[in-house]
Amino acid sequence: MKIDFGGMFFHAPGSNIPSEKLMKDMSIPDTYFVRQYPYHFKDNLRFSDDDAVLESLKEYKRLGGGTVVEVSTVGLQRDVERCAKLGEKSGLNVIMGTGYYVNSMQKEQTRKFTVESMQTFMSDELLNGFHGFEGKYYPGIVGEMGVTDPIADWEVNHLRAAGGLHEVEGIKNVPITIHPGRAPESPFEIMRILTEAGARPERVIIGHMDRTIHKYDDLVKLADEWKCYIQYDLFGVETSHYQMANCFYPSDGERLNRLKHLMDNGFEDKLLIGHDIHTKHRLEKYGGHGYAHILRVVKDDALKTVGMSEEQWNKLGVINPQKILQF
Ligand SMILES: CCC(=O)NCCS(=O)(=O)O
Repeated sequence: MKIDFGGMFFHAPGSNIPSEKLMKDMSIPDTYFVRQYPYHFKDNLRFSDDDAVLESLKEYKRLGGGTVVEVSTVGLQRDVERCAKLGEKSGLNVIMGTGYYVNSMQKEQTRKFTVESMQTFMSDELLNGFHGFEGKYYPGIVGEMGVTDPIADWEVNHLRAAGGLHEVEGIKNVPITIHPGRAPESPFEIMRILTEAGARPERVIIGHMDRTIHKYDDLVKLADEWKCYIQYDLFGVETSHYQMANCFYPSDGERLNRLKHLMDNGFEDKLLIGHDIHTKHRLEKYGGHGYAHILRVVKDDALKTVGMSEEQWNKLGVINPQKILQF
């Protein structure tokens, strides 16, 4: 598999990525570098191989999967019709989101949107259907709302717009899912901004917890202080090196340890898990874990190694998603 060495996509703080010349000179297969530095290769970020996606979705369905939540928002080239077609072909429910991704991925025009205009855009899509698909396809979640560190002024505004949706008739309980900044303080800052704007904290999901809060006491503090959902959604990414910040990705085993710690502290009803599949290298065709990895591998470890009960596992995979996704 030859990878386009077309240069950096994301600014990767602190990654000591070898030079492209050095990579080309090495006889090491591309897959090694893609696994360690997935955001360094534009081809890996062109999530356009629908055959590979469909193959993976069908495997997820075969192993018992029922629903996929697809949270590409404005700034992430969301494609409503493509997702609808993949849902039809795979036999899976697909829930898509309305909202806005991180500041750095937005057009200059979008960065000029006001709180009011962004709230109107999202409430209009939720109540009337996706723009361009009115009456046909409707969002089932707000987000992922993208936030960076330090938080951009425009991101504060889009969070305020999202929080205000919980005061709009008909969507007062819509779930709001967050892509937080990578600092441990980010989820706490986001919850303050959202709730000050009217959000119901128990209807908020803090995603990507895998790479955000690593101290067990801080995990419990977030869950206890804010009663939000905590989501480990990077299962299957098993590299310690994390290209986007100076911290380690936890292994799947450590993700389970953190989930079990939160369960042992009384938060088993507020936990969610997933795969966040947004690069080619996460798909089986390209050597990745795919959409079925949690069902295929992680479930056994959760029950046999970490000691979750079947009831606790069922909450992670069925009950908790059902509760947060119904509104
Ligand atoms: C594009 C999807 C996304 O933002 N995923 C999160 C990646 S990371 O911030 O957890 O590295």
